[in-house]
Amino acid sequence: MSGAQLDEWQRRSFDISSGNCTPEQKADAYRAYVLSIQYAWASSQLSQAGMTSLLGTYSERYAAVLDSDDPRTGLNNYAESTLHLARNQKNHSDKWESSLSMESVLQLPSVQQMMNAKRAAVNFPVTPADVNTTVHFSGPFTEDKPAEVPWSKTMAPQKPLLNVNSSTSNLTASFPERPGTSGSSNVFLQPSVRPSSAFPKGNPGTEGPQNYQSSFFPTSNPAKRKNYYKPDQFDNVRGQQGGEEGPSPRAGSNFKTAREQFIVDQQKKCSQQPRGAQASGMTAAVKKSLGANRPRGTFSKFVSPIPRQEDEHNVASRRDTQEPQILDERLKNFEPKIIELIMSEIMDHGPPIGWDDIAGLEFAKTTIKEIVVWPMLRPDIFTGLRGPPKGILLFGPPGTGKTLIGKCIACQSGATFFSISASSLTSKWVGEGEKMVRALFAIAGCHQPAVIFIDEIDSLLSQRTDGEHDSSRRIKTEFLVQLDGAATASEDRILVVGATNRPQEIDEAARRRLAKRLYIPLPEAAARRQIVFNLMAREKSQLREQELESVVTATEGFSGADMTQLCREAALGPIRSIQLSDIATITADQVRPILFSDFQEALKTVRPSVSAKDLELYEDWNKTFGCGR
Ligand SMILES: Nc1ncnc2c1ncn2[C@@H]1O[C@H](COP(=O)(O)OP(=O)(O)OP(=O)(O)O)[C@@H](O)[C@H]1O
Ligand SMILES: [Mg+2]
Repeated sequence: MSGAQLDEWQRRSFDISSGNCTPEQKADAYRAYVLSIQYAWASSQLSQAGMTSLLGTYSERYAAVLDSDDPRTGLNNYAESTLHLARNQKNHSDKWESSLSMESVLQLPSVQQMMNAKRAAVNFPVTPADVNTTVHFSGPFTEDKPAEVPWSKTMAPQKPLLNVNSSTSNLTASFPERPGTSGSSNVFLQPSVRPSSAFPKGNPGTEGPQNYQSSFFPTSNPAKRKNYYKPDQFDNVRGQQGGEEGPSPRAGSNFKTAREQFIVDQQKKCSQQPRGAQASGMTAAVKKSLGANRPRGTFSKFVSPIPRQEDEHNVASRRDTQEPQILDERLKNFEPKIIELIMSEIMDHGPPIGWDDIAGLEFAKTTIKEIVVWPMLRPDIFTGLRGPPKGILLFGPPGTGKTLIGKCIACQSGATFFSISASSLTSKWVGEGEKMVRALFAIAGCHQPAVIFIDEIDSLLSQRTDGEHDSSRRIKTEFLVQLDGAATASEDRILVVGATNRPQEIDEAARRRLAKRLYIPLPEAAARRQIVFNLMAREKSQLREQELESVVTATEGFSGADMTQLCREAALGPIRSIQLSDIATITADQVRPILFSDFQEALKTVRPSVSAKDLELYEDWNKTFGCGR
């Protein structure tokens, strides 16, 4: 080898071994090696044996780079070549020729029939776009002046040259130029040639043949298409669109775009409505769709996806008239759907609960009876200063009976009871949450006396912070306004009862409005005894007085819910003592009663859920803000 060749060889070796070159560079280098080796052998610079050995080595390396599918080291030539094969695939179907030619189409009896009919017709005044479905061609249209291409040219029984357009995958039929015709006549031909029954009827006018042609060529140019619409068609539709120029369904065409269909539907709807409602008919339809099927395009009006206020009022008032059950004037501004939601989902219909079902909590029970039950019974006495507060807050550790008290009020007060969780008042729709709150108080006002029980009220009325979401702040504000009675009359008998186990999180403004704040503490010994006694009375049990006392002593610091859990656990004792083989056959009478030993076992697994530290927090808050003695 000459010095120059060696230099070159060295340079490439260095490049490849440097590890910096891309797979393409590597492949290039190896290919160059292979060529150099062949060249060197051909010019007798290399022996046959040397050439064979070198060629073997570098051909292998070259192939390795080409075929490796790791993008860092190879070119994945396998995939490339597969794709290449796929692109140039040839198979038997290549020999297949479509029988769908212009000749065969023209021979179709239905086409013949139509052509004869058209020939017979005189003065055929159909504009080009009006007849575009006779033989349905679709897809991009490449004809510049469709109306000017003579029928004889396009319909002439000549064999079209079919090209596959790679970008659109449409078949392009090119017709050879005929003497005396001008312009190119390339059309995109969709194979679905269908003799249409919707061939434009009647209207004798211009020479048939020329207009036949136009029926095959709907233009894709919207500016051109506009000119094809008859000016007097669909004037009313345009009128409804506020002068906006909309597309018109073409006469004789079965095909309608989605938008055209929408306009026609609207027309039908409006014609069914009384005249006055026509204007709102359109807006209501747009509103209902929330923009999903609004007219699109540069010139179409913007339609907000958020329902507009006046639209809602229109809909609401219209529905109000349709739905006779909403009779109260105060509810006329609310959407029936919201009213329905509050009426059906929020009104509570639970199992009956009496005051005796709530163990202990004597002070809270007496206070609630004073505030809720008596004023409901004797509204004439509880007036003026004796008037009941508008809000009560039941606070205390979890599982102490706050929700239970709410349910008891529902059953015992005789008032309409709305049990609502804060989450149902908060809505993902902007403005819906406030509306829900307003509607709730309005409906409660219509069903007086009413109690609105809001469990976990802290999530609704927690401290207002700078970082909080705007909508939750507005819901809170609306709630405070309603609670304050600013939006309700002073003689309204609506009581809001809130329950929370996180009283410290409640906003101070809300705290003031929930004037009666009642601490619902952990049950005392007597209350715990009563809970166990009440629950055991419903079961088969053998618990002596002394044993019951032991259970009560052992459950210091348990909440009512913990006590219930303990009893449930103990009640499983007799079942656990049954042999597994007997469980399928044993009768209910044969199950042994619940014993003290079951409680002892249960006490090993059931622990108090409220810590002493948490308890301190409640006690402190009660001392600061509570209304207990
Ligand atoms: N004083 C009680 N008398 C009888 N049962 C009670 C008492 N307190 C709690 N319970 C039992 O505990 C269960 C849970 O009580 P409840 O749901 O009222 O607790 P809560 O105070 O609302 O708790 P949270 O703050 O976690 O919501 C009740 O279904 C009831 O079985
Ligand atoms: Mg609760």
